[in-house]
Amino acid sequence: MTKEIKKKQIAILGSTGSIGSQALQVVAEHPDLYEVYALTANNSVEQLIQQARQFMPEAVVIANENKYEELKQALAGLPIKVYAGVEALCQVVESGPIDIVLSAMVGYAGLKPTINAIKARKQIALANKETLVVAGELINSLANTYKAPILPVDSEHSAIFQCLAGEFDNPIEKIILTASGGPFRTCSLEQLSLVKKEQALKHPNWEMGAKITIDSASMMNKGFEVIEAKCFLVYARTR
Ligand SMILES: NC(=O)C1=CN([C@@H]2O[C@H](COP(=O)(O)OP(=O)(O)OC[C@H]3O[C@@H](n4cnc5c(N)ncnc54)[C@H](OP(=O)(O)O)[C@@H]3O)[C@@H](O)[C@H]2O)C=CC1
Ligand SMILES: CC(=O)[C@@H](O)[C@H](O)COP(=O)(O)O
Repeated sequence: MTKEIKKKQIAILGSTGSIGSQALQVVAEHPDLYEVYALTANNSVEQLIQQARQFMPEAVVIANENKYEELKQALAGLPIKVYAGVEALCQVVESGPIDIVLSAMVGYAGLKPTINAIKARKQIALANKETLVVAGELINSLANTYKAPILPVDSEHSAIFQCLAGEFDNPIEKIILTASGGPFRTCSLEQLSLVKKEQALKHPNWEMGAKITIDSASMMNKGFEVIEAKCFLVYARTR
């Protein structure tokens, strides 16, 4: 007799971005494990429409209210609820059936919906590192209060967490975060003073959104990641 596994209902904040669209590829490859409950974007309405038609979520949210009519009309006749605006985006994560919220918006805008998802006791897959950079202590405290598990998505932190699984009684001597160095790793100070945005947007290894790519070129990303790693470790220790 085969036992049926309940599919995880997933909400993807920032589904039109680099992380969001890769997550949808994973869902497409594992339709037996995951179902898309909600998708959100800021401006990329055409991509959101295409994603909604493919994955048939319960709800879609476009943060830019000027794009609402276009989204609504394109999805008319489909059993998909259509919302617009920042408030709707923050509220959709609270919906009862959602199991996992993938926080993959870029920047500070990701903080509020992530907090709402924690308070709604959802499992959080956290890509939006800015959430921990600006409010790490608050997030850790809320995650403990509401017993919402947080899983790192950022590659280095995810790798560290996987290494630490089952090893939390072992004292950690040190954690080394590797850095690619970005496209300017071998540049002299003089060369650095002449670099252009287009060069900064060409990461040597990864295809990522524009902000993290620029942050990587300036090494700012690694600074964020050190803060992120500290927050995740404090969080892990208190659980
Ligand atoms: N890309 C990667 O490989 C990695 C990314 N991260 C982190 O994950 C997060 C996402 O990165 P990435 O996928 O590269 O970013 P992208 O720029 O590719 O995607 C950002 C997503 O967020 C949406 N968005 C942007 N601003 C807003 C807003 N104000 N309100 C609502 N939605 C918004 C965008 O919508 P729209 O398309 O409409 O603009 C898009 O769906 C970042 O915090 C980044 O640091 C961490 C590790 C690796
Ligand atoms: C893919 C990922 O997780 C990024 O955070 C990446 O690691 C950026 O790396 P660098 O900042 O070292 O270029």
